Order: sequence, then C-alpha cells, then structure tokens
Amino acid sequence: MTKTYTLVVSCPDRPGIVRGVSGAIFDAGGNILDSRQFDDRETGRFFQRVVFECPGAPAGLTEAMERLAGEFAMDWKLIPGERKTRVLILVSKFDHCLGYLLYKTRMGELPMDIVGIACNHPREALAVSDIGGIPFHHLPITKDTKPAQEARIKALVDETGAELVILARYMQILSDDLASFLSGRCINIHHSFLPSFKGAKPYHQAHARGVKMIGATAHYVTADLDEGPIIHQATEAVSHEDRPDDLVRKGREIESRVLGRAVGWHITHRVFLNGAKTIVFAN
Ligand SMILES: Nc1nc2c(c(=O)[nH]1)N[C@@H](CN(C=O)c1ccc(C(=O)N[C@@H](CCC(=O)O)C(=O)O)cc1)CN2
Repeated sequence: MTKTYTLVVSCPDRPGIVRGVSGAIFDAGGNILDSRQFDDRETGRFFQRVVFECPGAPAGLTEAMERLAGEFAMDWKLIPGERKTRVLILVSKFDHCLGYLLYKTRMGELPMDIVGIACNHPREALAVSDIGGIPFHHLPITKDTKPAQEARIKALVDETGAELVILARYMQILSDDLASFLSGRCINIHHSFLPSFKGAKPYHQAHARGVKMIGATAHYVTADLDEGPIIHQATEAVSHEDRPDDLVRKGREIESRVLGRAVGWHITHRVFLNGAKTIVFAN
C-alpha cells in the first residue's frame, strides 16, 4: 500500500545536500511529492522539508540518512504521514482558542490527538467548549503553590506522552525551569502584534495608545515573557470607535485563527527553529 512520509533536515549549507537527500529517497523507492528548502545566508544553515510517497516502508532510507547525517552534520527526522501529534492544552478563563482547536481537530483539519486539557480554574470556567471525553485537569495555582502546580504539569506531559503543549490563553507565567523543560515543544498565543504590548493586558495598552490595527502572535515559549521565536502573526484594522471590550471581541477571532495555523504548521513539520527565529514552509 502506498504511504506518504515527511522528511525534515537541517545542516550547515554546502553543495550536494539536495542531491544526497533526493537520491536517498529515490533509492528507497520514494517519489517526491513536495519539497521546500531555505538557505540562511546569515547563519550558513540549510533547511529542507520533503514529502514523498512510497509503496510501503522506504527500505534503507534510515541507513542512508544516517550516512548523510555523518557526512553533512545533519539533523533529520522521518515522519509517517498518518502519524498524529499528542497535544496537551493549557487554558485559563478565556476558552475561545481552546474551542477553535477542538473544532478544527474534530473536523480533521488538525492531525493531532488532544491527550488532556489543564486549567487553573474549575471545569465550569470553560464556558463554551465541549471537551467531550478529553481528560480535564484542574490545576489551581497561587504564588506559594506554583512549584507544585508546575511539577504536576511536567508529570502530565510525561504521563500522557504529550509532544506539544499549547498555551491557549493560559494566563500564568511559566518558570524558567518549566519553560526549559518545554523548550521547542510549547506554543503560546499572545493577544497582540508582538513586539508591541507585551504582558497580561495588551488590548487595554493598545486602546490607550490609540492604535488602528490590533493583532495576535503565536510563538514558541521561552523563559523570557513574550520573547520566544515567532511562528505566525495576523492583524485587523480597528478604529476610534472601538472600546477595549470591542478590541477583546475582535481579538478572539484573530487569536484563534493565528494559533490554529501555527499549531497546524508545527504538527505537520513545517516549522524549523533557527536561533531566536523560525523558518516556516507554510501551506
Ligand atoms: N515563560 C513564559 N510563560 C508564559 C509566556 C511566555 O512567553 N513565557 N506567555 C504567557 C502568555 N501571556 C501572554 O501571551 C501572559 C500570561 C500571563 C501574564 C501575567 O502577567 N500573568 C500574571 C498573572 C495573571 C493572572 O493571574 O491573571 C502572573 O503570572 O503573575 C503575562 C503574559 C503564558 N506564560
């Protein structure tokens, strides 16, 4: 039976990388369906994402990639097309982004398994979302209980085998330790067009500043608040007639859409970390 695979590679740039990778896929019986690449002249690093189909398992590809990895100092990963990413979602009071992710997952538009939802408020706080049979974890937090609460989050990640943690308007600052534990596998939605208006109340800051555009930013989480590598952003025009609540209302749609696209690109292996930035082979 024909199967599809995604191969992602990154390595110091030099001639012969694309020939090596495409040759290995050809020798394994693969037919390339899509290939995207980028050569970062600033860092001298090369990035490639290849989707190919193969009549069954790509025989010998792993061994060939290991040889290429030795020759080119290459980081690489081969992912079966039907594989779904295991995801843990963290949320606080506002559940519009959670609701959007649940809907997109149920519609089959996000290939992921939501293995749990954790919230620092009781279940009843999630006003609109129907979480169905997804396990819900109420993890209250205070200044004094933060270390224990975060230890519970780490345990949940390990117990559920979560490969990605999504902060879907989770309004608690992760400690350096937890941010480090989740490095490269935790995506946050910030409700402003970063780097403007960092912090907990960006819409009020935006209103006070009198901006004519608002936006949202999906980024990987680092210890430095709202400073992580950006995956996706979008904006919408607003006017003097918009009060803070209007900005919050208009922002809900932007936040949901931006987070949904960023998560979709991450779980389909279209996002590469490149220092403090990202490379995104968007679709
Ligand atoms: N280590 C990080 N943790 C978190 C990040 C991040 O980038 N790095 N993003 C936030 C989300 N966020 C903005 O997008 C944000 C959340 C919360 C706050 C904040 O000041 N929270 C207060 C408590 C507020 C409350 O209880 O309602 C606090 O934690 O003291 C600012 C920005 C998620 N975590």
